[in-house]
This record gives sequence, C-alpha cells and structure tokens, in this order.
Amino acid sequence: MKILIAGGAGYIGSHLVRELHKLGKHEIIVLDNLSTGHTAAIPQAVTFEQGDIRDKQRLDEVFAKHKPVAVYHLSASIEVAQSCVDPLSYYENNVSGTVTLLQIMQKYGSKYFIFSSTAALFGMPDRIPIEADDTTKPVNPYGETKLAVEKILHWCDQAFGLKYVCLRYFNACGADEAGDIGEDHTPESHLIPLVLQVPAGKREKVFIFGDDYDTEDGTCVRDYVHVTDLASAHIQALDYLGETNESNRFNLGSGHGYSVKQIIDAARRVTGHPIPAEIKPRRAGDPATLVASSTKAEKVLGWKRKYDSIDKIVATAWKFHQLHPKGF
Ligand SMILES: NC(=O)c1ccc[n+]([C@@H]2O[C@H](COP(=O)([O-])OP(=O)(O)OC[C@H]3O[C@@H](n4cnc5c(N)ncnc54)[C@H](O)[C@@H]3O)[C@@H](O)[C@H]2O)c1
Ligand SMILES: O=c1ccn([C@@H]2O[C@H](COP(=O)(O)OP(=O)(O)O[C@H]3O[C@H](CO)[C@H](O)[C@H](O)[C@H]3O)[C@@H](O)[C@H]2O)c(=O)[nH]1
Repeated sequence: MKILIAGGAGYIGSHLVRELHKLGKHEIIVLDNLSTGHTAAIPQAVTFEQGDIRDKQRLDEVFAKHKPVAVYHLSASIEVAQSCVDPLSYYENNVSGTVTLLQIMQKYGSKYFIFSSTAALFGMPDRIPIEADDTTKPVNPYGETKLAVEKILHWCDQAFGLKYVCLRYFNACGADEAGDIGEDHTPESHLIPLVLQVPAGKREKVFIFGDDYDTEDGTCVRDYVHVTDLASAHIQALDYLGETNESNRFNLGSGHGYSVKQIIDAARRVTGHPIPAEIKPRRAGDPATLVASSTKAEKVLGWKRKYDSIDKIVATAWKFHQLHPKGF
C-alpha cells in the first residue's frame, strides 16, 4: 500500500517511519515542512517531499505523483502552553491545515486516515484512568483543535466514506532503542528532554510548574508512553482499517501515572546526576492528572506495550541525548 506520513520527520513520525520501513510491507512517502522535523531522522531510502499541509497546490502535486491510499497525519503545532498564547496559529495549522489535507485526500480518493489526537481532549477528566469513550472537554486551544478535527472526521466518514482512526496519545516519550533517533525540539518544552538537559550540562536545573495541584505530591501527573509503542499502535490501526473498514478512536497510554517529581527522580536514578529542581508557578492550560486506560486499544487493535518501566523509558531518551549532544 502507498502510505503518506504527514509530519514523518518529527519526533513521533520518525519513529513510525522507522518501524514501517523495517516492516517493509508498504511504500512510504514522508511529507513535512521541516518546521520542527529533521530529514536526518528518516531513513535515506524513504521518499521525502518537503511541503506544508496548508499549501493546497503543493499537496495536489504530491498526491498526483504518489496517490497514497492511506495517510498518517502527525503534522501539527503541539505545545499546550503556546496554544494558550497564540490560539489562532494553532487553529490555522491544526484545523485549517487538516481540512486542506482532507480536501486533497477526497479529491484523490485516499481511503484511510490515521490521526494524531491527544489526551488534551479530556480537559479535567471525570475519572482516572480515562476510557477512550469518556467525555471530551478540552481546557486549552491545542486540545480544542484536535477535538475539532475528530468531529470533522466523523462528518467526512458520513459524507464520503473516509475511514479513520483517532489515536489519542498521552505523553509521548523515550527514543528508539538504538539511540539514533529521538526527541529534538528547539526550543524544547517537554518534561523528560528538559530534565535530561541538566545531566547533559545544557541547563543548571529544571523547573517544576506548580506543586499545589490536587495530586499526591502536588505536581502534575501524566501518563508517559514510549514512542516505539506508539508506532506499533499506528501500524495496528492501519491493519484494523483494512480488516474492518470501520472508523474508531483509541487512547494510548502506559497504564501508569507519574508526577513531575517522580519523573525527575527517575532521571536522577538513570543518569546518576542530582538534577536540581525549582518550583515555579503553574503553567497555563495544565490539567492536574491525565492517565489513560488503553483497554480498548489492547482489545480491539491487539496493542501490546513493550515498555512498562519509567526508568527504562527514560534510559532510552538518555541514550539518544548522549549519542546526539547537539541534536540531529
Ligand atoms: N509529543 C506528544 O507527547 C504528543 C502527545 C499527543 C499528541 N501528539 C501529536 O502527535 C503529533 C506529532 O507530535 P510530535 O511530538 O512528533 O511533534 P513534532 O513537532 O516533533 O512533529 C510534528 C512534525 O510535523 C511537521 N509539521 C508541522 N506543521 C506542519 C505543516 N503545516 N505542514 C507540514 N508539516 C508540518 C513538523 O515539521 C514536524 O516534523 C502531533 O500531531 C501532536 O499534536 C503529540
Ligand atoms: O520544564 C517543565 C516542563 C513541563 N513540566 C510539567 O510536566 C508535565 C508534562 O508537560 P509536557 O510539556 O512534557 O507535556 P504536556 O502534558 O503539556 O503535553 C504533551 O502531552 C499532551 C497529551 O497529554 C499533548 O498532546 C502535547 O502535544 C504534548 O506536548 C506538565 O504538567 C508540565 O507542567 C514541568 O513541570 N516543567
């Protein structure tokens, strides 16, 4: 099958590209505007098309050339706090851009769409762990843009039979075990890579955004799921669409919640560095606790995680940082 991976040069996308490439079953085309992605993160044998999902003419060229049957859509603006400061750019990239991509898919008759959705859909959840069919009520513009796309997809299925899977990732983390690809954002906003910048000698300490949340130690609790496990769920989601021709949505988490303080402790154990930490005020848009139930993905997709230990997950990220002290 010909598969287009929009955002395939990014952190999660490059891990998906690597796993699909290893599988050797499909023809892969990566489309990316390289705003945050890296060509060095994708194998040389994979076709790369530079382009922006908001650029209809460029998408038309790429789809006319490759005619992909399936599209993985990971290209988005991804920072919760930034989305609270600049919501319109989030709507422009994540909603308008996705609409343009879907219009081109409709024009060329692409059948399957696998969408990178998020835990941020659930806002302040009614219960923990969060089931895939629980109420969605985002508390930040980033989550709103992802929910808007999930709703758009429902109507695309009704209107012209586009079959889709929404994968709501919780906090993606870690790196491919070989250590040659990993998370490299500039500036970095995610907790684990920021914490690892301390033992890497790039910053003196890490900031903890709020210790007055209603959690055991007062810091936010998140569900950190390994990026290679996310990649395997994507591959199973495409198999699922091929087998059932039915749209669906799944939560993807690790089954555990860790507080910011617990993550810093894990990084201290893995790196042997004391990693000083300082409490700062809360960051805009942060819910206290987000932990997934991935039962639906396990039952329906047959998804099995390879990584269950937070220390092992942090160790894979640390290996990437040690092998790539300057990033890609
Ligand atoms: N990182 C997480 O913890 C997390 C959690 C839940 C959901 N997600 C979602 O997963 C997806 C991938 O996230 P990531 O962490 O790999 O981010 P990333 O920034 O590393 O990857 C995004 C990729 O998309 C590209 N891109 C962005 N806008 C584009 C556009 N308009 N046209 C073409 N390419 C564009 C970037 O260059 C980059 O390569 C995003 O949709 C994000 O919202 C991420
Ligand atoms: O220097 C830091 C960075 C983060 N945090 C805290 O650590 C937690 C995790 O923050 P991240 O920025 O690593 O991740 P988010 O939970 O904000 O968001 C990530 O996961 C979400 C899903 O849960 C989204 O999809 C989003 O794209 C992705 O960035 C938050 O409580 C945050 O306040 C700190 O205390 N200090």
